[in-house]
Amino acid sequence: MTRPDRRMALTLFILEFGYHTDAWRLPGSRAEEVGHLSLTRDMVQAAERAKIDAVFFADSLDVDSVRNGGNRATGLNEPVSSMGAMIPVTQEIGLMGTISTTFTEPYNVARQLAGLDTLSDGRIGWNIVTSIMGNHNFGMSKMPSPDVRYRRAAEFVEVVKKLWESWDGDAVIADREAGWWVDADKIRDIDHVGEFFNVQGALNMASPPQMHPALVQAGQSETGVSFGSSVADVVYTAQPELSRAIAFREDFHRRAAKLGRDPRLIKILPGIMPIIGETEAEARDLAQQLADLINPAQGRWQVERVLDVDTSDLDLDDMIPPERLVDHPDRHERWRSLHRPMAERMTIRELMVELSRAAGHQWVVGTAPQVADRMIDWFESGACDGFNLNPPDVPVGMHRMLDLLVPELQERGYAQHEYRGDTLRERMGLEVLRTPKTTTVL
Ligand SMILES: Cc1cc2nc3c(=O)[nH]c(=O)nc-3n(C[C@H](O)[C@H](O)[C@H](O)COP(=O)(O)O)c2cc1C
Repeated sequence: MTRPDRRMALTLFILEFGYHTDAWRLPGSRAEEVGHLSLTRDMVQAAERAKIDAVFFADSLDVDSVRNGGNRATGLNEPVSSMGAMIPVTQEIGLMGTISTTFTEPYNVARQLAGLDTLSDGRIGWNIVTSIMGNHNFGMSKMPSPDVRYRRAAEFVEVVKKLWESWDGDAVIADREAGWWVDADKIRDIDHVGEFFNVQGALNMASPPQMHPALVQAGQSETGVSFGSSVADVVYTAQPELSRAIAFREDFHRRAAKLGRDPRLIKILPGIMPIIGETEAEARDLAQQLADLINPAQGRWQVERVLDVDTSDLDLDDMIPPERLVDHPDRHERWRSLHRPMAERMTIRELMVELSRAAGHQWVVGTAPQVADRMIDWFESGACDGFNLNPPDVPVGMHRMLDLLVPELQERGYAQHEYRGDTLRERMGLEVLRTPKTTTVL
């Protein structure tokens, strides 16, 4: 068998409830521990044993899901504290966390990420989001428009990068004899004056080990992808179909190349939720078992929320009348390209199961070799550089992914057996901004 000449980048989405809606209702779930060290640590350590490149902590800044009828909360793994807690209990795995540019200030964020990157010896990534909700928790009567949010995000990242660069790499001299710990000539103010931020700088911390912690982004709209292609080292994306995933990656590469960036150093990682069984029949049974756990009120709520329609007068086996699926300029790209087309061919009950499985991401039911075949097909077709692995349920579904699927990919030469390199950027094959301490072969 010929070995592939490049390997997949793999990250694990830390979804402690499980990705499948209501998977937490399984008798063996660890729903009581969500957000607690015991569970987060077990998940991240399991990912490190499987040599996953990084774990990913998402975030939201509101409790709207619960307030509007959802049966559980989101945002229970606050990313900065979660990454911090994982540093001493892991050695090599990357730690990626979400921070919103809409509700924070660049000076604070530059410090938090520089601190984490320093404490972890260069293992940190930042998922840059502009948030779609949360305004009422930050003194704003409504959310800024997507255009304003992304303009602020672009300037935000520019300021943060300047702050990370405001200390030269050799500014700390610790010269005991002369009595200087730091060489002040190697620290510069940034004097940033812009549309959203005025920041004098410099940062009050040394430049982080990676200089820039890895930058992650998941915009799907024209504005979002345009921003992402200018900054992202790692790109998350919801791609349920192969041809669209190929087109997305080609378009992203074209945009990045136009900006003078090397697309080979950018990792585009669509999400995938594999429901894995020892046999195909067992996998199908597990998928059905998870579908049966969906709380019908919650499932309907999810359909109504994602599609933004009222279905209260409809039976679960009805289709949503097309005239209710009205497009308007505030619709998200995903609504237009993924969710509405789904609603045009599925009943409410089928939509409930579909959205519980993946909310726009790819899902696959099968044995580990079957799931690996699908992933390799996508990878070899140019649809992606790897995947963000969504565990259907925790802990069993997650362990099947890490302990059955990942070894299958390793055996076929598509997943790494060992970490190589000193920082997340080196280990993952991203742009390296400082001279590496050791040579990395990826
Ligand atoms: C895998 C993945 C993870 C995401 N994580 C977050 C998150 O943690 N917090 C958040 O506010 N948005 C998150 N998003 C949403 C994106 O940042 C983005 O807003 C969304 O894809 C819509 O694109 P747009 O902003 O260009 O309209 C995520 C998206 C994807 C695909």
